[in-house]
Amino acid sequence: MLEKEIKTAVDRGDMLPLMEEFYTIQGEGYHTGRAAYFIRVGGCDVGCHWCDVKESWDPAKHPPTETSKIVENAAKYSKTIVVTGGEPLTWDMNPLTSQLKAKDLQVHIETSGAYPLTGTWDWICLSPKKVKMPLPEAYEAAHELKVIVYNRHDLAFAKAESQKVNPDCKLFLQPEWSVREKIIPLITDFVMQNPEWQVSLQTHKYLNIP
Ligand SMILES: C[S@@+](CC[C@H](N)C(=O)[O-])C[C@H]1O[C@@H](n2cnc3c(N)ncnc32)[C@H](O)[C@@H]1O
Ligand SMILES: Nc1nc2[nH]cc(C(=O)O)c2c(=O)[nH]1
Ligand code: SF4
Ligand SMILES: [Mg+2]
Repeated sequence: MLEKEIKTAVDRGDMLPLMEEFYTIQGEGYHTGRAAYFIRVGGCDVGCHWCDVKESWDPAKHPPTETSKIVENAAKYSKTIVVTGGEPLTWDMNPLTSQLKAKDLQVHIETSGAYPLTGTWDWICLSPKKVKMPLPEAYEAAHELKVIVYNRHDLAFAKAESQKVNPDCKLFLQPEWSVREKIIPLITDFVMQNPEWQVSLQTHKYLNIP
Protein backbone atom coordinates (compact mmCIF):
# COMPACT_ATOMS: atom_id res chain seq x y z
CA MET A 1 0.00 0.00 0.00
CA LEU A 2 1.17 3.53 -0.75
CA GLU A 3 1.98 5.73 2.24
CA LYS A 4 -0.83 8.08 1.28
CA GLU A 5 -3.34 5.20 1.12
CA ILE A 6 -2.24 4.00 4.54
CA LYS A 7 -2.71 7.48 5.99
CA THR A 8 -6.22 7.69 4.53
CA ALA A 9 -7.09 4.24 5.91
CA VAL A 10 -5.76 5.20 9.38
CA ASP A 11 -7.70 8.49 9.27
CA ARG A 12 -10.86 6.48 8.57
CA GLY A 13 -10.14 3.89 11.26
CA ASP A 14 -9.89 1.15 8.62
CA MET A 15 -6.29 0.67 9.74
CA LEU A 16 -4.90 1.25 13.24
CA PRO A 17 -1.35 1.45 14.60
CA LEU A 18 -1.35 -1.81 16.53
CA MET A 19 1.14 -2.00 19.40
CA GLU A 20 0.23 -5.41 20.80
CA GLU A 21 -2.67 -7.76 21.43
CA PHE A 22 -2.90 -10.37 24.13
CA TYR A 23 -5.34 -12.68 25.85
CA THR A 24 -5.23 -12.13 29.59
CA ILE A 25 -7.32 -11.32 32.66
CA GLN A 26 -8.72 -7.80 33.03
CA GLY A 27 -6.58 -6.61 35.92
CA GLU A 28 -8.29 -3.36 36.87
CA GLY A 29 -11.60 -1.82 37.74
CA TYR A 30 -15.14 -3.17 37.56
CA HIS A 31 -14.36 -6.20 35.38
CA THR A 32 -11.27 -7.26 37.34
CA GLY A 33 -10.75 -11.01 37.10
CA ARG A 34 -12.58 -11.47 33.79
CA ALA A 35 -10.76 -13.13 30.89
CA ALA A 36 -10.48 -10.71 27.99
CA TYR A 37 -8.55 -10.14 24.78
CA PHE A 38 -6.68 -6.82 24.81
CA ILE A 39 -6.05 -4.73 21.71
CA ARG A 40 -3.47 -2.04 22.43
CA VAL A 41 -3.55 0.72 19.86
CA GLY A 42 -0.52 3.04 19.61
CA GLY A 43 -0.68 6.82 19.79
CA CYS A 44 -1.22 9.10 22.77
CA ASP A 45 -0.29 12.70 23.44
CA VAL A 46 -1.91 13.13 26.84
CA GLY A 47 1.50 12.83 28.48
CA CYS A 48 0.93 11.38 31.98
CA HIS A 49 4.40 11.46 33.62
CA TRP A 50 3.72 8.11 35.34
CA CYS A 51 2.24 6.32 32.30
CA ASP A 52 3.12 2.62 32.40
CA VAL A 53 3.13 2.24 28.58
CA LYS A 54 5.13 5.19 27.29
CA GLU A 55 6.29 2.98 24.38
CA SER A 56 2.74 3.34 23.06
CA TRP A 57 2.86 7.12 22.65
CA ASP A 58 4.45 7.44 19.20
CA PRO A 59 2.06 5.92 16.63
CA ALA A 60 4.86 5.76 14.04
CA LYS A 61 6.48 3.00 16.13
CA HIS A 62 3.49 0.69 15.64
CA PRO A 63 2.56 -0.94 12.33
CA PRO A 64 -0.62 0.26 10.63
CA THR A 65 -2.77 -2.85 10.71
CA GLU A 66 -6.04 -3.54 8.93
CA THR A 67 -8.90 -3.26 11.39
CA SER A 68 -10.63 -6.28 9.80
CA LYS A 69 -7.53 -8.42 10.53
CA ILE A 70 -7.45 -7.23 14.15
CA VAL A 71 -11.11 -8.22 14.55
CA GLU A 72 -10.75 -11.59 12.81
CA ASN A 73 -7.92 -12.50 15.16
CA ALA A 74 -9.47 -11.14 18.38
CA ALA A 75 -12.68 -13.13 17.84
CA LYS A 76 -10.70 -16.37 18.11
CA TYR A 77 -9.73 -15.69 21.71
CA SER A 78 -12.55 -14.20 23.74
CA LYS A 79 -16.11 -12.93 23.91
CA THR A 80 -14.81 -9.87 25.78
CA ILE A 81 -12.50 -7.45 24.01
CA VAL A 82 -10.76 -4.56 25.77
CA VAL A 83 -9.50 -1.78 23.51
CA THR A 84 -6.73 0.23 25.13
CA GLY A 85 -3.56 2.05 24.22
CA GLY A 86 -2.08 4.54 23.97
CA GLU A 87 -5.24 6.55 23.71
CA PRO A 88 -7.69 4.63 21.50
CA LEU A 89 -9.85 7.73 20.96
CA THR A 90 -6.95 9.31 19.08
CA TRP A 91 -8.46 7.32 16.20
CA ASP A 92 -11.91 6.72 14.74
CA MET A 93 -13.11 3.67 16.65
CA ASN A 94 -16.28 3.17 14.59
CA PRO A 95 -14.90 0.62 12.09
CA LEU A 96 -13.23 -1.44 14.84
CA THR A 97 -16.20 -1.58 17.17
CA SER A 98 -18.85 -2.09 14.49
CA GLN A 99 -16.93 -5.14 13.25
CA LEU A 100 -16.44 -6.47 16.79
CA LYS A 101 -20.17 -5.99 17.53
CA ALA A 102 -21.04 -7.75 14.26
CA LYS A 103 -19.29 -10.79 15.75
CA ASP A 104 -21.44 -10.45 18.88
CA LEU A 105 -18.51 -9.60 21.14
CA GLN A 106 -18.60 -7.50 24.31
CA VAL A 107 -16.50 -4.44 23.58
CA HIS A 108 -14.85 -2.43 26.35
CA ILE A 109 -12.60 0.63 26.20
CA GLU A 110 -9.98 2.09 28.51
CA THR A 111 -9.78 5.82 27.80
CA SER A 112 -8.75 9.21 29.12
CA GLY A 113 -11.76 10.67 27.31
CA ALA A 114 -9.63 13.53 26.00
CA TYR A 115 -10.68 13.06 22.37
CA PRO A 116 -14.07 12.71 20.63
CA LEU A 117 -15.93 9.59 21.63
CA THR A 118 -16.20 7.34 18.60
CA GLY A 119 -17.26 3.68 18.51
CA THR A 120 -20.02 1.60 20.08
CA TRP A 121 -19.09 0.37 23.55
CA ASP A 122 -20.62 -2.05 26.02
CA TRP A 123 -18.37 -0.68 28.75
CA ILE A 124 -16.47 2.58 28.99
CA CYS A 125 -13.81 2.92 31.65
CA LEU A 126 -12.97 6.62 31.88
CA SER A 127 -9.67 7.44 33.57
CA PRO A 128 -9.49 11.24 33.62
CA LYS A 129 -6.19 13.08 33.46
CA LYS A 130 -5.61 16.63 34.74
CA VAL A 131 -3.15 17.39 31.93
CA LYS A 132 -5.82 16.83 29.24
CA MET A 133 -9.28 16.70 30.72
CA PRO A 134 -12.07 14.50 29.34
CA LEU A 135 -14.63 15.96 26.95
CA PRO A 136 -18.20 16.31 28.33
CA GLU A 137 -19.39 13.38 26.17
CA ALA A 138 -16.95 11.05 27.96
CA TYR A 139 -18.38 11.80 31.41
CA GLU A 140 -21.89 11.33 30.01
CA ALA A 141 -21.10 7.89 28.56
CA ALA A 142 -18.79 6.47 31.26
CA HIS A 143 -19.85 3.26 33.02
CA GLU A 144 -16.83 3.41 35.29
CA LEU A 145 -14.65 6.27 36.53
CA LYS A 146 -11.16 5.09 37.46
CA VAL A 147 -8.98 7.80 38.97
CA ILE A 148 -5.27 7.13 39.36
CA VAL A 149 -3.97 8.36 42.71
CA TYR A 150 -0.37 9.57 42.69
CA ASN A 151 -0.65 12.05 45.56
CA ARG A 152 -3.12 13.34 48.15
CA HIS A 153 -4.46 16.02 45.81
CA ASP A 154 -5.72 13.33 43.43
CA LEU A 155 -8.36 12.41 46.01
CA ALA A 156 -9.88 15.90 45.74
CA PHE A 157 -9.62 15.61 41.95
CA ALA A 158 -11.46 12.27 42.14
CA LYS A 159 -14.30 13.80 44.15
CA ALA A 160 -14.67 16.64 41.66
CA GLU A 161 -14.61 14.23 38.70
CA SER A 162 -17.31 12.07 40.29
CA GLN A 163 -19.67 15.06 40.17
CA LYS A 164 -19.48 15.00 36.37
CA VAL A 165 -20.49 11.38 35.68
CA ASN A 166 -23.92 9.75 35.79
CA PRO A 167 -25.19 8.68 39.23
CA ASP A 168 -24.94 4.97 38.31
CA CYS A 169 -21.31 5.24 37.15
CA LYS A 170 -19.03 2.98 39.25
CA LEU A 171 -16.28 4.84 41.09
CA PHE A 172 -12.74 3.45 41.51
CA LEU A 173 -9.48 4.74 42.96
CA GLN A 174 -6.35 3.03 41.67
CA PRO A 175 -2.90 3.64 43.17
CA GLU A 176 -0.24 4.82 40.76
CA TRP A 177 1.98 1.76 40.65
CA SER A 178 5.35 3.31 41.54
CA VAL A 179 3.99 4.91 44.74
CA ARG A 180 1.54 2.17 45.70
CA GLU A 181 3.03 1.44 49.11
CA LYS A 182 2.67 5.07 50.18
CA ILE A 183 -0.71 5.63 48.50
CA ILE A 184 -2.66 2.48 49.39
CA PRO A 185 -3.20 3.61 53.03
CA LEU A 186 -4.60 6.95 51.77
CA ILE A 187 -6.94 5.16 49.36
CA THR A 188 -8.17 2.63 51.91
CA ASP A 189 -8.95 5.40 54.44
CA PHE A 190 -10.71 7.44 51.75
CA VAL A 191 -12.86 4.52 50.62
CA MET A 192 -13.92 3.73 54.18
CA GLN A 193 -14.90 7.40 54.61
CA ASN A 194 -16.51 7.55 51.15
CA PRO A 195 -18.02 4.10 50.56
CA GLU A 196 -19.45 5.02 47.17
CA TRP A 197 -15.87 4.53 45.98
CA GLN A 198 -14.07 1.20 45.56
CA VAL A 199 -10.39 0.26 45.47
CA SER A 200 -8.91 -0.90 42.15
CA LEU A 201 -5.48 -2.51 42.08
CA GLN A 202 -3.49 -3.44 38.98
CA THR A 203 -3.90 -7.11 39.85
CA HIS A 204 -2.21 -8.33 36.65
CA LYS A 205 1.05 -6.84 37.97
CA TYR A 206 0.72 -8.92 41.15
CA LEU A 207 -0.20 -12.00 39.08
CA ASN A 208 2.73 -11.46 36.67
CA ILE A 209 0.52 -11.64 33.61
CA PRO A 210 0.33 -9.08 30.76
C1 LIG B 1 -2.15 2.85 29.79
S1 LIG B 1 -3.76 3.51 29.90
C2 LIG B 1 -4.37 3.39 28.22
C3 LIG B 1 -5.77 3.89 28.04
C4 LIG B 1 -5.99 5.39 28.13
N1 LIG B 1 -4.94 6.15 27.53
C5 LIG B 1 -6.17 5.82 29.58
O1 LIG B 1 -5.26 6.44 30.14
O2 LIG B 1 -7.24 5.52 30.12
C6 LIG B 1 -4.68 2.17 30.71
C7 LIG B 1 -5.02 2.39 32.17
O3 LIG B 1 -3.83 2.34 32.93
C8 LIG B 1 -3.84 3.39 33.87
N2 LIG B 1 -2.44 3.62 34.24
C9 LIG B 1 -1.45 4.02 33.41
N3 LIG B 1 -0.29 4.10 34.06
C10 LIG B 1 -0.53 3.73 35.35
C11 LIG B 1 0.29 3.62 36.51
N4 LIG B 1 1.58 3.94 36.49
N5 LIG B 1 -0.29 3.21 37.65
C12 LIG B 1 -1.62 2.93 37.68
N6 LIG B 1 -2.45 3.01 36.63
C13 LIG B 1 -1.91 3.42 35.47
C14 LIG B 1 -4.53 4.51 33.12
O4 LIG B 1 -5.00 5.54 33.93
C15 LIG B 1 -5.65 3.77 32.45
O5 LIG B 1 -6.73 3.61 33.34
N1 LIG C 1 -4.29 -7.48 32.54
C1 LIG C 1 -4.38 -6.19 32.20
N2 LIG C 1 -5.47 -5.50 32.56
C2 LIG C 1 -5.53 -4.20 32.16
N3 LIG C 1 -6.55 -3.34 32.35
C3 LIG C 1 -6.27 -2.19 31.73
C4 LIG C 1 -5.02 -2.31 31.12
C5 LIG C 1 -4.48 -1.29 30.20
O1 LIG C 1 -3.28 -1.17 30.03
O2 LIG C 1 -5.31 -0.60 29.62
C6 LIG C 1 -4.53 -3.58 31.41
C7 LIG C 1 -3.37 -4.33 31.08
O3 LIG C 1 -2.38 -3.85 30.49
N4 LIG C 1 -3.35 -5.64 31.49
S1 SF4 D 1 -3.61 8.91 28.68
FE1 SF4 D 1 -3.24 6.74 29.07
S2 SF4 D 1 -1.72 6.06 27.49
FE2 SF4 D 1 -1.80 8.29 27.48
S3 SF4 D 1 -0.10 8.89 28.78
FE3 SF4 D 1 -1.92 8.84 30.11
S4 SF4 D 1 -2.00 6.74 30.93
FE4 SF4 D 1 -0.53 6.73 29.23
MG1 LIG E 1 -1.83 -1.57 31.53
